[in-house]
Amino acid sequence: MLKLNNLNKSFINNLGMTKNIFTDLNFHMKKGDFVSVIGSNGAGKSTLFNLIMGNTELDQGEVIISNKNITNFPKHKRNSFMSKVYQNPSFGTSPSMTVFENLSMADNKGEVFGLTFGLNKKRKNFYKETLAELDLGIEEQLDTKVGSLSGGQRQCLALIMATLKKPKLLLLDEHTAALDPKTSKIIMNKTSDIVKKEKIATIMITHNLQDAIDYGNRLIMLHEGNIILDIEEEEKKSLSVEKLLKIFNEKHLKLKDNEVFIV
Ligand SMILES: Nc1ncnc2c1ncn2[C@@H]1O[C@H](COP(=O)(O)OP(=O)(O)OP(=O)(O)O)[C@@H](O)[C@H]1O
Repeated sequence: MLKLNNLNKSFINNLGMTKNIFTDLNFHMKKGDFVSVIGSNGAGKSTLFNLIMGNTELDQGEVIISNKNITNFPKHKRNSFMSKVYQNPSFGTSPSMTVFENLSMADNKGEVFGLTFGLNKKRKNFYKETLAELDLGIEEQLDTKVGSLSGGQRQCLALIMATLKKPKLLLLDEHTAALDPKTSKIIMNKTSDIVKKEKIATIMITHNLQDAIDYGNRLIMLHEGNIILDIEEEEKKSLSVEKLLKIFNEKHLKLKDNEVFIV
């Protein structure tokens, strides 16, 4: 479904020196795969998302989605078949618009619409039912401006909006990191339900090792631009946080004394 072939990317740092982030990185995933990505700070996780989304230009390599080579597609063209949910609940929704307007906008993604931006009255009941499942009371606030919702409510809305049009690829960038544990769990469970039901290929960056183990069918660990661990299905289910940290250390990585693996 997604194939990243021989990705190469380097940046010039502020001292004018070249820093290689990825050297011939290969990564393939199937439709419906839900992959958790963990790794220390600076491992290249955000850069990976930026390369997939077209925010950052590749030096070399190919990005293939559903057998289509999108390597040279501009960002706006990629947006029609991939969505991202950000760590910051302020991204991904429009605060000055109501919940209903935001959902209608997401429903109209990729379509031409007029001045009323196609307020989707027929879908109002569907929106209400979908929001009610979250049990956060957003279904009663369809006419409320999104800017006055809580961070958790906004993030739930961002997730629903990102998946409303069933993207081919869903990118979750620490999307529960800014939330309290209860709301985080609600969003993680909802994420898992949507991904399973709609069979959306999903990559989730997280620093929460327990979430990385509990959710999804595959887990990869990125370190200094390399995939140093790739665990699936049954093997993944048998993991624990302790085991994961042990595996990380057993890889004999050249960690400096003061470098800590961020959980
Ligand atoms: N635009 C850029 N210009 C120069 N260097 C960059 C740029 N973007 C990223 N980098 C460098 O690339 C490396 C990987 O960064 P990246 O943000 O992808 O790591 P990360 O795994 O997402 O880290 P974190 O967990 O801290 O978010 C870092 O050394 C970073 O400084």
